[in-house]
Amino acid sequence: MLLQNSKILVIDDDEDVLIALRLLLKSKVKEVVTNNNPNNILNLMQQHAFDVVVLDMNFNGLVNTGNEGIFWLNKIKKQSPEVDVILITAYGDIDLAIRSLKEGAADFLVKPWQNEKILDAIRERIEKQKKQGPKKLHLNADTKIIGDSEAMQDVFVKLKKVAPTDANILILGENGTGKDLIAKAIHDNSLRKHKPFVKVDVGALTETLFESELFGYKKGAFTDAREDRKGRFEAANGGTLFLDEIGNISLRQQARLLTVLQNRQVTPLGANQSISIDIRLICATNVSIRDLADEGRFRKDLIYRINTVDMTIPPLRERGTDMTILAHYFIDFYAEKYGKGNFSLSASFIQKLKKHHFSGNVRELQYALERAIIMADQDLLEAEDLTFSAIEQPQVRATENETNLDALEKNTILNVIEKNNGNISKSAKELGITRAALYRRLHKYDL
Ligand SMILES: Nc1ncnc2c1ncn2[C@@H]1O[C@H](COP(=O)(O)OP(=O)(O)OP(=O)(O)O)[C@@H](O)[C@H]1O
Repeated sequence: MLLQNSKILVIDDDEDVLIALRLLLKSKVKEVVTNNNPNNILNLMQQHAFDVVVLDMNFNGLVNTGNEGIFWLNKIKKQSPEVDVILITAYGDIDLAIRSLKEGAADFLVKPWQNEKILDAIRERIEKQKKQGPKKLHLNADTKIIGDSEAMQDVFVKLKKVAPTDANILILGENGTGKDLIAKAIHDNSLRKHKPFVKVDVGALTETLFESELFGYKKGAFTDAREDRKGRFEAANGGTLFLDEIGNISLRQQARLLTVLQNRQVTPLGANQSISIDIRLICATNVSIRDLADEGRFRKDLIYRINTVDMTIPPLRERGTDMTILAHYFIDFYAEKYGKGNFSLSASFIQKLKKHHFSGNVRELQYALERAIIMADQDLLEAEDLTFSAIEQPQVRATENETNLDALEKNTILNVIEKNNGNISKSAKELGITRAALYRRLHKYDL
């Protein structure tokens, strides 16, 4: 990242300092926000995804020990460890400087500063961040897997360990948690990375398609077989075969798969010779390992074969601040894709994001933000810009305090909003109520 693409927050209780720094930085960086109250830091950080915070050490002139600066420094680093904090103080004190650096400050400047010095300090941090890359797993190729949470860091550690081995991997996790991304990342970081990565959604294949798709066929093997066709096992030879939705295949399909995996050979339909195959197998499913262990549903011997190592991808709700980081990532991504400017998030927008259940996990978040960017008329995203797809919502049943009529109304509203791509005005019109009445109902039903 370059200085002109960076976002900077300046916090100082001296309005003159804020004005001076705003004037200095305005033309040099992408966004500069100034504020005189440190209590606003954490909220502002959630709204803007700053790269650097320039923070005063002493507020209100009450205590000059620098403790307050260090207190806020710790809060910032706890919420967003990747953000660099540059501390400034009017009371140059080498002990304090050393202490703040030990506590995680990136740099330390003494007031009155020279403009060039503060610019150099910020530039240096931005360049360092660029070298370290964005907040994502550092992997080969262009796989971007965002995740700072402990739960995702555990996934990344495991991924780096297993990727270079040839072990068969079973990836578990709810819909939309990123299983596909992880499978691709394992391949991209394996010794097979220059060979094919072939994905098959086996859960969607009928009994007849299952065999022809996976094992291939010879011309004339069945009525529609007008020419020879390679199966996906053969196409993945030397590389990785990724079987998605493995938990949904029938017992018969499981038996066929097991034979191939045991013999490491496939016989295309209509062929009389088998072909040796050398693949690394990755499977994924949203069925829990407990349900998979039910022998009426899934063969134990097949589980053992596909599951040398299993990895569970946590749902979004267990990833703490990852949600905000992902939100900023998707907002920047779609703003660029749709040629829009920079967006900031209002407190109500963030609150609505945080309150939502996200049963569709990262995919649901991604689609909701893409919709918000497409529909937004202004740079500040407000709660009403955020609408959730009815597809991801569990069908609403009347709760204890709710009548069936309430549940019916709630479902109707969700369906109409979805149909109108989140457009509140159109939805209100279709429902035959005013915009304000629709907002009242959205609020009432916590939508
Ligand atoms: N950590 C992440 N960082 C960035 N993007 C992500 C992350 N996790 C998921 N995504 C994005 O969310 C979407 C859904 O991810 P993906 O298809 O990998 O999920 P999945 O678990 O395989 O879903 P399903 O269970 O429906 O097959 C994709 O567009 C993916 O790029």
